[in-house]
Amino acid sequence: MTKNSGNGFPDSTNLVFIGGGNMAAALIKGCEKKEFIRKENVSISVQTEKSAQKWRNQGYQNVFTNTLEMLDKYPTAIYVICVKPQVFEEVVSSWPVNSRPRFIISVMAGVPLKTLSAKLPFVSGNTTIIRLMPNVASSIGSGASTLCYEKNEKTDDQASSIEYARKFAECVGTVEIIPERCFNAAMAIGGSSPAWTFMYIESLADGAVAQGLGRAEAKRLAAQAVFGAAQMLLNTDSGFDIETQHFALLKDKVCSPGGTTIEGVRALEKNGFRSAVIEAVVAASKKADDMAKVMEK
Ligand SMILES: NC(=O)C1=CN([C@@H]2O[C@H](COP(=O)(O)OP(=O)(O)OC[C@H]3O[C@@H](n4cnc5c(N)ncnc54)[C@H](OP(=O)(O)O)[C@@H]3O)[C@@H](O)[C@H]2O)C=CC1
Ligand SMILES: O=C(O)[C@@H]1CCC=N1
Repeated sequence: MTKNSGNGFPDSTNLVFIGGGNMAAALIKGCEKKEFIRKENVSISVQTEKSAQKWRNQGYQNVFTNTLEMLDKYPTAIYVICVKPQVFEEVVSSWPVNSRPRFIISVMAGVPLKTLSAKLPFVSGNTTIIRLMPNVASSIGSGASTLCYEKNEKTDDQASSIEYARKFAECVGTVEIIPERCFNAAMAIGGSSPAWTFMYIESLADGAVAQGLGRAEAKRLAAQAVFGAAQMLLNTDSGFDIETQHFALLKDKVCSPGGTTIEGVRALEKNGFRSAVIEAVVAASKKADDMAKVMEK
């Protein structure tokens, strides 16, 4: 049995993507770039012929606009659910009862493991279901993903499925394996926060543009400043240890006594900056909790 690129599964293992939008594209392209998977073992179902054609133009031949037809063809593949949560019910209705996927990865926000098991009664039981929350930066290999699963004593090879999913996620960035009870909070900072960070960077640029700096220079400077700050937190060359040290250590290095930055800190605090960010994280996490409740019905 030949095995490819250390993913622990035979070369011929088929990876079936239900939904072929942004997240599926990020995952497929990242995994292919790392030679974790090969084009010929990838199948994708989409809704529109336009999307199907887009995939075919990129050399993917196993592209379907009928999910049932695809799952019928690959009943024992690894399934990756990449549709919007609102479409999941529709997808379930086109899931053949004889499918026995090797395991299932779902990237849908707000759809808990117990809902996935309940809605897919014929595949659960001894099929491992994994939730993976990638983010938009996965498209350039800089994603921050979270993964959770439920221990299933009935499944002999669960460890190899989890290991596969971890390596799969690592093709597009980092991955944290966490308990599901923290998954929505992690989704807020891993999955959603890039949108807020783009808003923050845009606001930085706006502030400088308001004072006459050119838009292009302002955008580049703002993005690089945020990138550099994040690198300092993650790269030990900065002398900072993210495991043990407080972020304020670095913040304080920038704030000269009587200087400019501390005036900005004062303005941010006066306008509820930290509170606004904390509320955004809690709101996104709560929305996922609410979505989960609706899905249960
Ligand atoms: N966007 C993000 O940053 C993140 C998203 N997620 C999660 O990823 C999932 C997908 O999001 P994203 O990739 O952004 O969404 P997209 O809208 O980009 O992609 C959704 C895909 O689903 C396809 N689709 C719709 N209905 C069906 C159907 N009935 N059968 C098969 N395919 C169908 C669409 O087809 P067509 O192309 O033809 O319209 C499209 O390819 C969501 O559940 C979201 O919660 C997770 C983390 C981050
Ligand atoms: O907004 C959403 O629901 C998805 C999940 C995380 C990022 N985008």
